[in-house]
Amino acid sequence: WVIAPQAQRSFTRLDAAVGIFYGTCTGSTSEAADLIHQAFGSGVAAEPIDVDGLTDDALAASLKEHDALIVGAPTWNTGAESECSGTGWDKFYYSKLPAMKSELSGKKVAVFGLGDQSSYSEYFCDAAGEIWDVFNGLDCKMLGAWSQDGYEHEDSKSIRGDKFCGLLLDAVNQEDMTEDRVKQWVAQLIDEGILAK
Ligand SMILES: Cc1cc2nc3c(=O)[nH]c(=O)nc-3n(C[C@H](O)[C@H](O)[C@H](O)COP(=O)(O)O)c2cc1C
Repeated sequence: WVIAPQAQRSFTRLDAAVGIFYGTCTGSTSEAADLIHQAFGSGVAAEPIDVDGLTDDALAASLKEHDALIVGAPTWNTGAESECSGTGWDKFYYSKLPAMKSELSGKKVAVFGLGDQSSYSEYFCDAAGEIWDVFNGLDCKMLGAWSQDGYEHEDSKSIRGDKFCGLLLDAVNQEDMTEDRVKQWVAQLIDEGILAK
C-alpha cells in the first residue's frame, strides 16, 4: 500500500518539524527554550538541544533533520566585535555553519536571544544578531522579526530595519514578560508559516 509509508513519513516529519537549539551560560536561554518548546507542543517541536552538548559534526547533522530551526543564545562579551554569545555557537557559526549552505539553504529559521537591556543597553542581545546574520547568509528563510516596543535598550546588533531580528528576552529586568512574549512569538511564527510544508 502507498498510504502506509506516506502516513509514516508525515508522522516522522511532524514529530520533529521544529528543532530548538540553544547555548547558555547560566540557564536563562535554556529556560526560554523550554517555554518555546511547550508553546509549540512536544508533538511539533523536538526537545531543545544545548549546542555545547554536541560535537560540531553531531550539531551539523541535527540541524539538517528538521524542517524549521529555532536557534537561541545569550550575549556575554560586551562590546566585542564578534563571537558574543559566550557559548558553543561562537565557534560553530564562524567555522562549520558557513560551509553548510547547500544543506540549509531555504530552511525556515527563527532566532531568539537573552540579554540585559539595562546593564548592557548598547549591546542588548548582540549575539542574536550575529547568529541571524550567519543563517541569513545561508539563504535560510528568516522568520520571527519582533517589535522593539516595550524595551529600553540604546542599541543592539539585533536590529534589522525598525524591528529586532527575532525574539529578544530579558530575564534580568523583564522576567515577568517572558512567558507571554514567548506565546505571542510562537503564535506569530505559526502565522508566518513555520509549520507549513
Ligand atoms: C559579564 C556579563 C556580560 C554580559 N554582557 C551582555 C551584553 O553584552 N549584552 C546583553 O544583552 N546582555 C549581557 N549580559 C547579560 C546576560 O546575557 C543575561 O544575564 C542572560 O540572561 C544570560 O543568559 P544565560 O543564562 O542563558 O547564559 C551580560 C552578563 C554578564 C554577567
